[in-house]
Amino acid sequence: MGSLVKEETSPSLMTEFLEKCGGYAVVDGGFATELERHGADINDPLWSAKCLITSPHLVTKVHLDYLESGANIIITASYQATVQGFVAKGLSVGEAESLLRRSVEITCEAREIFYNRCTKGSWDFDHAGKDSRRPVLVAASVGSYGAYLADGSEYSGIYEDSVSKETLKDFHRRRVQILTKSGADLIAFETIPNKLEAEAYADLLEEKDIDIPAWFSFTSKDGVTVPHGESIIECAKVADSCKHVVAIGINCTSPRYIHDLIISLRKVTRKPIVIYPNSGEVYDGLNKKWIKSEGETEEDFVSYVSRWRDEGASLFGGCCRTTPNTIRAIANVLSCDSPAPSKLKFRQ
Ligand SMILES: C[S+](C)CC[C@H](N)C(=O)O
Ligand SMILES: N[C@@H](CCS)C(=O)O
Ligand SMILES: [Zn+2]
Repeated sequence: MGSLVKEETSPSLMTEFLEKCGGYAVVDGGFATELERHGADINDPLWSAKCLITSPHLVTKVHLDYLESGANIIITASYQATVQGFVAKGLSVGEAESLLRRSVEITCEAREIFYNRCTKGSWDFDHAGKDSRRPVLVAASVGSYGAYLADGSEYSGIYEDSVSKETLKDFHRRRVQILTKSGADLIAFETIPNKLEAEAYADLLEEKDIDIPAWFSFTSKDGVTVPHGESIIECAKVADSCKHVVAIGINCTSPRYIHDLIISLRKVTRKPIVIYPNSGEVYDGLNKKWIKSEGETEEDFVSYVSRWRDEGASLFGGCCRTTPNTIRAIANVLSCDSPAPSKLKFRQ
């Protein structure tokens, strides 16, 4: 373990949560693509956030489907929900801010519905009480500035060359302030394609009116760097140095790169590692379509999970084009094959 690895003084929200879950946790799967599979038209600059306006019932349904499949962490539909994006659609700033809050409320409501379904009439629940319920966290999604650009820029990160860190902080600040006070358990900064945006998020998390744990999850197209070109190691160091960051990981990346990325992350952090790859297909950002590649099948994807766990990851789910079936299969792998506590790779 390198000298950059810091000792944490107290257990974080995530290490405590992982302990409650038995050492690992299941994250949900692709959200936008699941809305699409159920018939939503998300060919829109707001992408999945469009459904917060047009079909909130479908947002609830997808959350419930992932909970029924075994998810311990459900991620809100706010990936591409920004004040700027909603205002561009003709909404007022107040309406835009309400929709951001609503994205979290819907997710918390889904958790309550799920708990009520599980416990209704259950003798066990009456005797064991709330502690016997499956632990579930609500993570408020924040997509990158590239997501707002709505052209697949989160897979290039190239805008780093034309925007400053201060511009990125100004862009994200209001949304993060709102999500901080929304009732979410943490923020999931997702699909981060460059180091500058990670630095902007880390700075925001130090601001006095932003007080919430977060995970930073990067994307990669080669298993070594983020799309803009910085090494995953450099990016992970930014996340590791931020005391509010409770997990570091990789999402919306082909499963074939995950092994090498976990090895790199483990060189610079002992924080929990979160892994939620996509199906291995490639996104055409101009036409908003997924192109079939020689990607992994769902079965191959799931067969990697216990190896990734042995390499040091502890939270597993799926990103774009994965489904509740993927998540059910991951939950099954982990429940059949749980690690001895001594093998847990994160600092308690
Ligand atoms: C993670 S990508 C598939 C999200 C969608 C993209 N920002 C777009 O609007 O096309
Ligand atoms: N949480 C988002 C990530 C997109 S890359 C989703 O699943 O739609
Ligand atoms: Zn994705």
